Amino acid sequence: MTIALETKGLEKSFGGLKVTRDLSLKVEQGARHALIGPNGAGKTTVINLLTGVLKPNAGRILLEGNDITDLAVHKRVLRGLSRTFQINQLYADLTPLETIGLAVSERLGRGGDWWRRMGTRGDVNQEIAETLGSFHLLDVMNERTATLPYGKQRLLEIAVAIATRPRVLLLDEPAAGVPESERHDILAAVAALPRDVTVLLIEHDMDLVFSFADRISVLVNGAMLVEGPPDEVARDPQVKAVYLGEAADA
Ligand SMILES: Nc1ncnc2c1ncn2[C@@H]1O[C@H](COP(=O)(O)OP(=O)(O)OP(=O)(O)O)[C@@H](O)[C@H]1O
Repeated sequence: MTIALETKGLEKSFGGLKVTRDLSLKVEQGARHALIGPNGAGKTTVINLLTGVLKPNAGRILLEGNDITDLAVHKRVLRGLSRTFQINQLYADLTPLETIGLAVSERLGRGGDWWRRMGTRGDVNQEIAETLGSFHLLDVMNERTATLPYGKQRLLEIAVAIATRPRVLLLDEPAAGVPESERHDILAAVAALPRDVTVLLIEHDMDLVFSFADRISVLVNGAMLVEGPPDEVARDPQVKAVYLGEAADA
Protein backbone atom coordinates (compact mmCIF):
# COMPACT_ATOMS: atom_id res chain seq x y z
CA MET A 1 0.00 0.00 0.00
CA THR A 2 1.48 3.36 -1.03
CA ILE A 3 0.45 6.39 0.96
CA ALA A 4 0.05 9.55 -1.12
CA LEU A 5 -0.75 11.93 1.70
CA GLU A 6 -0.30 11.49 5.42
CA THR A 7 -0.61 13.55 8.58
CA LYS A 8 1.05 12.52 11.81
CA GLY A 9 -0.18 13.89 15.12
CA LEU A 10 -1.35 17.16 13.57
CA GLU A 11 -2.41 19.82 16.07
CA LYS A 12 -3.81 23.29 15.52
CA SER A 13 -5.13 25.83 18.01
CA PHE A 14 -6.56 29.30 17.58
CA GLY A 15 -5.79 31.01 20.86
CA GLY A 16 -7.13 28.63 23.49
CA LEU A 17 -9.36 26.79 21.02
CA LYS A 18 -8.00 23.45 19.84
CA VAL A 19 -9.45 22.76 16.40
CA THR A 20 -7.18 19.93 15.22
CA ARG A 21 -6.31 17.24 17.74
CA ASP A 22 -3.63 14.63 17.22
CA LEU A 23 -4.84 14.02 13.69
CA SER A 24 -3.23 11.10 11.92
CA LEU A 25 -4.69 10.51 8.49
CA LYS A 26 -3.46 8.27 5.69
CA VAL A 27 -4.72 8.73 2.14
CA GLU A 28 -3.73 5.85 -0.12
CA GLN A 29 -2.44 6.45 -3.60
CA GLY A 30 -5.34 6.52 -6.08
CA ALA A 31 -7.89 6.64 -3.27
CA ARG A 32 -11.24 8.34 -3.32
CA HIS A 33 -11.12 9.41 0.30
CA ALA A 34 -13.71 11.64 1.96
CA LEU A 35 -13.28 13.70 5.12
CA ILE A 36 -16.64 14.38 6.69
CA GLY A 37 -17.86 15.75 9.99
CA PRO A 38 -20.50 18.04 11.44
CA ASN A 39 -20.31 21.84 11.19
CA GLY A 40 -17.29 23.21 13.00
CA ALA A 41 -15.57 19.81 13.21
CA GLY A 42 -12.41 21.34 11.75
CA LYS A 43 -12.49 20.10 8.15
CA THR A 44 -11.58 23.43 6.56
CA THR A 45 -8.76 23.83 9.05
CA VAL A 46 -7.37 20.45 7.98
CA ILE A 47 -7.47 21.52 4.32
CA ASN A 48 -5.72 24.77 5.21
CA LEU A 49 -3.04 22.85 7.11
CA LEU A 50 -2.55 20.43 4.21
CA THR A 51 -2.22 23.21 1.63
CA GLY A 52 0.05 25.32 3.84
CA VAL A 53 -2.34 28.23 4.37
CA LEU A 54 -2.09 27.48 8.10
CA LYS A 55 0.92 26.22 10.07
CA PRO A 56 0.29 23.43 12.57
CA ASN A 57 1.29 23.81 16.21
CA ALA A 58 2.58 20.25 16.15
CA GLY A 59 2.71 17.23 13.86
CA ARG A 60 3.95 16.55 10.35
CA ILE A 61 2.49 16.37 6.84
CA LEU A 62 3.97 13.97 4.30
CA LEU A 63 3.32 14.03 0.56
CA GLU A 64 4.39 10.79 -1.10
CA GLY A 65 6.64 10.16 1.89
CA ASN A 66 8.32 13.58 1.81
CA ASP A 67 7.88 16.01 4.68
CA ILE A 68 6.14 19.14 3.35
CA THR A 69 5.11 20.60 6.72
CA ASP A 70 7.30 23.67 6.32
CA LEU A 71 6.79 24.24 2.59
CA ALA A 72 4.98 27.32 1.27
CA VAL A 73 1.64 26.90 -0.51
CA HIS A 74 3.00 27.26 -4.06
CA LYS A 75 5.84 24.82 -3.39
CA ARG A 76 3.29 22.19 -2.35
CA VAL A 77 1.45 22.76 -5.64
CA LEU A 78 4.72 22.24 -7.51
CA ARG A 79 5.17 18.98 -5.58
CA GLY A 80 1.78 17.78 -6.87
CA LEU A 81 -0.69 18.80 -4.15
CA SER A 82 -3.52 21.03 -5.40
CA ARG A 83 -6.87 22.15 -4.14
CA THR A 84 -9.96 23.61 -5.67
CA PHE A 85 -10.42 27.24 -4.78
CA GLN A 86 -13.04 29.90 -5.19
CA ILE A 87 -12.69 30.85 -8.81
CA ASN A 88 -15.38 33.50 -8.74
CA GLN A 89 -13.14 35.67 -6.61
CA LEU A 90 -10.15 35.33 -8.88
CA TYR A 91 -11.19 34.95 -12.48
CA ALA A 92 -14.64 36.49 -12.67
CA ASP A 93 -13.76 38.61 -15.71
CA LEU A 94 -12.01 35.86 -17.63
CA THR A 95 -13.69 33.20 -19.74
CA PRO A 96 -13.24 29.47 -19.06
CA LEU A 97 -11.01 29.29 -22.16
CA GLU A 98 -8.77 32.04 -20.81
CA THR A 99 -8.79 30.60 -17.29
CA ILE A 100 -7.78 27.10 -18.33
CA GLY A 101 -5.33 28.60 -20.84
CA LEU A 102 -3.70 30.52 -18.02
CA ALA A 103 -3.60 27.50 -15.70
CA VAL A 104 -2.03 25.24 -18.34
CA SER A 105 0.46 27.92 -19.40
CA GLU A 106 1.42 28.61 -15.78
CA ARG A 107 2.13 24.96 -15.25
CA LEU A 108 4.31 24.89 -18.34
CA GLY A 109 6.19 27.93 -17.08
CA ARG A 110 4.81 30.24 -19.74
CA GLY A 111 2.36 32.17 -17.61
CA GLY A 112 3.69 35.57 -18.64
CA ASP A 113 3.14 35.28 -22.36
CA TRP A 114 0.23 32.90 -22.50
CA TRP A 115 -1.93 35.28 -24.53
CA ARG A 116 0.65 35.22 -27.29
CA ARG A 117 1.32 31.50 -27.01
CA MET A 118 -2.30 30.48 -27.05
CA GLY A 119 -3.22 29.48 -30.54
CA THR A 120 0.38 28.87 -31.56
CA ARG A 121 1.09 25.69 -29.59
CA GLY A 122 -0.83 22.64 -30.74
CA ASP A 123 -0.12 20.58 -27.62
CA VAL A 124 -1.19 23.39 -25.29
CA ASN A 125 -4.36 24.04 -27.29
CA GLN A 126 -5.23 20.37 -27.28
CA GLU A 127 -4.83 20.11 -23.53
CA ILE A 128 -6.98 23.20 -23.00
CA ALA A 129 -9.70 21.82 -25.29
CA GLU A 130 -9.61 18.40 -23.62
CA THR A 131 -9.85 19.91 -20.16
CA LEU A 132 -12.77 22.13 -21.15
CA GLY A 133 -14.45 19.14 -22.80
CA SER A 134 -14.10 16.75 -19.90
CA PHE A 135 -15.66 19.29 -17.53
CA HIS A 136 -18.54 20.17 -19.91
CA LEU A 137 -17.33 23.72 -20.39
CA LEU A 138 -16.93 23.87 -24.18
CA ASP A 139 -20.39 25.36 -24.69
CA VAL A 140 -19.60 28.28 -22.36
CA MET A 141 -15.88 28.65 -22.98
CA ASN A 142 -16.14 32.19 -24.33
CA GLU A 143 -18.50 33.56 -21.70
CA ARG A 144 -17.37 35.59 -18.72
CA THR A 145 -17.04 33.29 -15.72
CA ALA A 146 -19.06 35.67 -13.53
CA THR A 147 -22.09 35.16 -15.78
CA LEU A 148 -21.98 31.33 -15.78
CA PRO A 149 -24.48 29.17 -13.91
CA TYR A 150 -23.06 28.34 -10.49
CA GLY A 151 -22.62 24.65 -11.30
CA LYS A 152 -20.43 25.59 -14.30
CA GLN A 153 -18.33 27.83 -12.07
CA ARG A 154 -17.77 24.94 -9.67
CA LEU A 155 -16.84 22.69 -12.60
CA LEU A 156 -14.34 25.31 -13.72
CA GLU A 157 -12.77 25.32 -10.26
CA ILE A 158 -12.17 21.59 -10.50
CA ALA A 159 -10.93 21.93 -14.08
CA VAL A 160 -8.38 24.57 -13.02
CA ALA A 161 -7.09 22.32 -10.26
CA ILE A 162 -6.79 19.41 -12.70
CA ALA A 163 -4.94 21.66 -15.18
CA THR A 164 -2.14 21.95 -12.62
CA ARG A 165 -1.76 18.14 -13.04
CA PRO A 166 -1.92 17.30 -9.35
CA ARG A 167 -1.04 13.88 -8.03
CA VAL A 168 -3.15 14.62 -4.95
CA LEU A 169 -6.27 16.77 -5.28
CA LEU A 170 -8.10 18.30 -2.32
CA LEU A 171 -11.71 18.83 -3.36
CA ASP A 172 -13.29 21.36 -1.06
CA GLU A 173 -17.08 21.04 -1.06
CA PRO A 174 -17.54 20.88 -4.85
CA ALA A 175 -21.33 20.63 -4.55
CA ALA A 176 -21.79 23.44 -2.02
CA GLY A 177 -24.38 25.94 -3.17
CA VAL A 178 -25.02 24.15 -6.46
CA PRO A 179 -28.73 23.98 -7.30
CA GLU A 180 -30.34 20.54 -7.58
CA SER A 181 -30.69 20.88 -11.37
CA GLU A 182 -26.91 21.19 -11.78
CA ARG A 183 -25.77 18.73 -9.11
CA HIS A 184 -25.69 15.80 -11.47
CA ASP A 185 -22.94 17.47 -13.54
CA ILE A 186 -20.78 17.90 -10.45
CA LEU A 187 -21.26 14.28 -9.39
CA ALA A 188 -20.43 13.11 -12.92
CA ALA A 189 -17.32 15.31 -13.15
CA VAL A 190 -16.05 14.15 -9.79
CA ALA A 191 -16.69 10.51 -10.71
CA ALA A 192 -14.76 11.00 -13.95
CA LEU A 193 -11.60 12.46 -12.39
CA PRO A 194 -8.48 10.67 -13.64
CA ARG A 195 -7.83 7.52 -11.61
CA ASP A 196 -4.15 8.30 -11.20
CA VAL A 197 -5.06 11.39 -9.17
CA THR A 198 -5.53 10.69 -5.47
CA VAL A 199 -8.55 12.64 -4.19
CA LEU A 200 -9.40 13.83 -0.71
CA LEU A 201 -12.96 15.17 -0.73
CA ILE A 202 -14.45 17.42 1.93
CA GLU A 203 -18.18 17.53 1.49
CA HIS A 204 -21.47 17.92 3.33
CA ASP A 205 -23.54 16.30 0.61
CA MET A 206 -23.80 12.69 1.75
CA ASP A 207 -25.09 11.48 -1.64
CA LEU A 208 -21.89 12.73 -3.19
CA VAL A 209 -19.72 11.33 -0.38
CA PHE A 210 -21.24 7.87 -0.52
CA SER A 211 -21.35 7.72 -4.33
CA PHE A 212 -17.72 8.79 -4.57
CA ALA A 213 -15.66 7.59 -1.64
CA ASP A 214 -13.97 4.24 -1.14
CA ARG A 215 -12.81 5.37 2.29
CA ILE A 216 -14.30 7.84 4.76
CA SER A 217 -12.75 9.60 7.76
CA VAL A 218 -15.11 11.21 10.24
CA LEU A 219 -13.83 14.24 12.10
CA VAL A 220 -15.50 15.44 15.29
CA ASN A 221 -14.18 18.27 17.46
CA GLY A 222 -10.94 18.25 15.49
CA ALA A 223 -10.18 14.58 16.18
CA MET A 224 -10.68 11.45 14.14
CA LEU A 225 -13.78 9.64 15.35
CA VAL A 226 -13.98 6.77 12.88
CA GLU A 227 -12.30 5.77 9.64
CA GLY A 228 -13.16 2.99 7.24
CA PRO A 229 -14.97 1.90 4.09
CA PRO A 230 -18.33 3.64 3.46
CA ASP A 231 -20.58 0.75 4.50
CA GLU A 232 -18.78 0.40 7.83
CA VAL A 233 -18.86 4.14 8.50
CA ALA A 234 -22.58 4.33 7.61
CA ARG A 235 -23.35 1.58 10.12
CA ASP A 236 -21.18 2.96 12.90
CA PRO A 237 -23.27 3.90 15.94
CA GLN A 238 -20.94 6.77 16.93
CA VAL A 239 -21.23 8.29 13.46
CA LYS A 240 -25.00 7.88 13.48
CA ALA A 241 -25.16 9.59 16.88
CA VAL A 242 -23.09 12.55 15.66
CA TYR A 243 -25.19 13.07 12.54
CA LEU A 244 -28.51 12.45 14.29
CA GLY A 245 -27.41 14.96 16.93
CA GLU A 246 -26.67 17.47 14.17
CA ALA A 247 -30.07 16.83 12.56
CA ALA A 248 -31.77 17.30 15.91
CA ASP A 249 -29.94 20.61 16.44
CA ALA A 250 -30.91 21.95 13.01
N1 LIG B 1 -8.90 31.67 11.98
C1 LIG B 1 -9.63 31.19 13.00
N2 LIG B 1 -9.60 31.79 14.20
C2 LIG B 1 -10.30 31.32 15.25
N3 LIG B 1 -11.10 30.23 15.20
C3 LIG B 1 -11.18 29.60 14.02
C4 LIG B 1 -10.46 30.03 12.87
N4 LIG B 1 -10.75 29.18 11.85
C5 LIG B 1 -11.61 28.27 12.34
N5 LIG B 1 -11.87 28.51 13.65
C6 LIG B 1 -12.72 27.70 14.52
O1 LIG B 1 -12.26 26.36 14.42
C7 LIG B 1 -13.35 25.45 14.45
C8 LIG B 1 -13.30 24.56 13.22
O2 LIG B 1 -13.60 25.33 12.07
P1 LIG B 1 -13.54 24.75 10.59
O3 LIG B 1 -13.99 25.85 9.67
O4 LIG B 1 -12.23 24.14 10.33
O5 LIG B 1 -14.66 23.61 10.66
P2 LIG B 1 -15.44 22.90 9.48
O6 LIG B 1 -15.56 21.47 9.86
O7 LIG B 1 -14.82 23.19 8.18
O8 LIG B 1 -16.84 23.60 9.58
P3 LIG B 1 -17.99 23.79 8.45
O9 LIG B 1 -18.40 22.42 8.08
O10 LIG B 1 -19.02 24.53 9.22
O11 LIG B 1 -17.37 24.57 7.35
C9 LIG B 1 -14.61 26.28 14.57
O12 LIG B 1 -14.97 26.33 15.93
C10 LIG B 1 -14.17 27.64 14.07
O13 LIG B 1 -14.93 28.66 14.68
